[in-house]
Amino acid sequence: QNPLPPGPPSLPILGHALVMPRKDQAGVFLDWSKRYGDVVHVEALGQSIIILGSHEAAYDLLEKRSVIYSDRPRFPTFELPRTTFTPTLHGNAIVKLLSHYIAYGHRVASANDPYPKIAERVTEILFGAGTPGLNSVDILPIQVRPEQEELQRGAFKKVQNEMATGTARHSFLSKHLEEYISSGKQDDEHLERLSLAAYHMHGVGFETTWSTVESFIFHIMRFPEIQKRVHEELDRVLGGRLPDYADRDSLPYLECVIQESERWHTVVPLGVPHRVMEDDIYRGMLIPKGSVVISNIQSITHDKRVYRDPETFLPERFLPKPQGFGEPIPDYNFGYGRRVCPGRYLADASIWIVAASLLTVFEICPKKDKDGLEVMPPLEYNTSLTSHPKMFQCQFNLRSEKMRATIESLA
Ligand code: HEM
Repeated sequence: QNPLPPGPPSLPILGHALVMPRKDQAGVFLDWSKRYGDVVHVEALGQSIIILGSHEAAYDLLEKRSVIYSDRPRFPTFELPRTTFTPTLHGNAIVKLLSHYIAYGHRVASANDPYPKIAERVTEILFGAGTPGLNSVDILPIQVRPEQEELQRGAFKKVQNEMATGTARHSFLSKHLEEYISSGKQDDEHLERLSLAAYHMHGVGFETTWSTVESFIFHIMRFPEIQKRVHEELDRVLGGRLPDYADRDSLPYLECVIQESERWHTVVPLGVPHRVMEDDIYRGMLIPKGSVVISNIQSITHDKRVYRDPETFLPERFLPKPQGFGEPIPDYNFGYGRRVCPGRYLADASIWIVAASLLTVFEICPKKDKDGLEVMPPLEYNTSLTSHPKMFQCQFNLRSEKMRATIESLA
């Protein structure tokens, strides 16, 4: 007799090779969470999948029980390294690294530069298939590795060659390669991990950060009153100069707008799946060993019990009471527990400086048609593992002649 309790509410296999919805997984999962509860069990080709639809459930399992919830399913599309990442991406080191092209020390020189194209290709491979562990490439073992390896090795070799000729810029990879060379060790596995780490830093960091910036532009353009308030704050605090990281604490409203943009439309709507390493019991339900565990971050950031009127873009929700509502900053955008995003400080710093600089210099408006009327693009996104606005047009208007001079002085 099995002493274990039954699992969470189970959805039937839908008579399709893959039970997972192919489109708008986050939306469908949110609907399941509303109907069946915030812990739902699905099976796809014999694989147990647990979908967590609330911060409470995600925190209880992925954070508090992270000892057994920190494994990953195997993602042929997306082998994630960890070892060499975390130390470099903390605190002030990030601000120093930001002035370089971070993974490989490469600066884009012209529109013909091959590196942005490589980054795009990496992004397509890593993100195009959908959420790792839930997409057809990962469930059915189709090989995509050779192409990935070619991109990874090419960029790695380039930095090795630059180091040999003394032309390498300071970067994540050059720093770690220098350490490796001076250690005098011969360790091919270490080199392989390093090469993979730089490749993912480039691919993962580029796509997530850029999607967040794109969404910020897309969102701020829709709310001219909010943009005006940010402009007022920037002008009052900076007095017409460009922002610096030291200004961050003095710009609380801008901070709220950036956080609200990230909450309103989450860039990694379903996080990255975890895998539970032992049978576990939660609220009297069995979570079977080996289950893939998904946190539905988009649903967590739209939880009515935490965020009033979650569909409304309301930056002041994060301001302390009584000016605002004291609602929590959506840190869960970066995941949970031991697998939390190691690039979060880097991403946060990069997004802040881009948003602050753009709004100091520009007013961002929808593009005008031939009659001079603004055409607001529809609120539509392309979503796979990451989510970003569908291609849209907008206009960056310089806010003053002084800003023109400031920008020209930087060129
Ligand atoms: C706004 C930008 C970003 C967002 C929203 C984001 C979000 C996430 C999320 C949700 C996870 C999964 C966490 C979990 O499993 O619970 C993750 C993992 C990861 N992220 Fe990020 N990320 C961002 C930027 C970056 C950057 C800039 C880098 C690297 C430079 C990076 C590198 C990674 C890596 C390597 C992992 C896997 C960690 C592991 O498996 O242990 N991310 N990220």
